[in-house]
Amino acid sequence: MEKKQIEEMIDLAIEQLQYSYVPYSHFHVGAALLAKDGLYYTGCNIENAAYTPTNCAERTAFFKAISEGVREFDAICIVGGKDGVLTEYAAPCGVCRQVMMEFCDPKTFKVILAVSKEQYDVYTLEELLPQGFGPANLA
Ligand SMILES: O=c1ccn([C@H]2C[C@H](O)[C@@H](CO)O2)c(=O)[nH]1
Ligand SMILES: [Zn+2]
Repeated sequence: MEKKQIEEMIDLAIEQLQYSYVPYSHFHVGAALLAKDGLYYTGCNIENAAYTPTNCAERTAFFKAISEGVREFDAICIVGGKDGVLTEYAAPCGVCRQVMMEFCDPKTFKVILAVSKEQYDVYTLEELLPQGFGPANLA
C-alpha cells in the first residue's frame, strides 16, 4: 500500500478515539476500514454495562459498511490505548479477526496497526489468523 494512503487511514482511525464509549475499560480504540471502491468506514469501540454487548471498533466499522451494502475491502487501520493515549499497537481481538475472515481475502487484506503516522506495521489477515475458518470452507 502507498504510504500516503496508510497515513490517511491512521489519521481517520485516531480521529475515532474521541467517540469511543468506554466508561468501564477507559481503553479507546479507533478503526478506519478501506473498501475496494475507495470509500472509508470508520468505527470506535462501544461498551455496555452488561459488558458482553460491547462492540469493538473494528466491527463497528465493518458493520457500518455492510449495513450500507459494501462487502469488499482492502485494508483496516487500528489504533488504541488507555485513556486514548497511543503507546503500543492495539491488535484486533479474535472475534474481530473472524469477522474480517468472513468478508476479506486473508492473503490480500491488510491490517495496519499504528501508534502514530511514523510508527506502524502492516500485516495480512492470514498472518493474524493462520488456518482461519471462513466462507470458502463451506463452499
Ligand atoms: O479488537 C479489539 C479489542 C478490544 N477492543 C475494545 C473492546 C473494549 O471496549 C476495550 C477493552 O477490551 O477495547 C476493540 O475495540 N477492539
Ligand atoms: Zn475485537
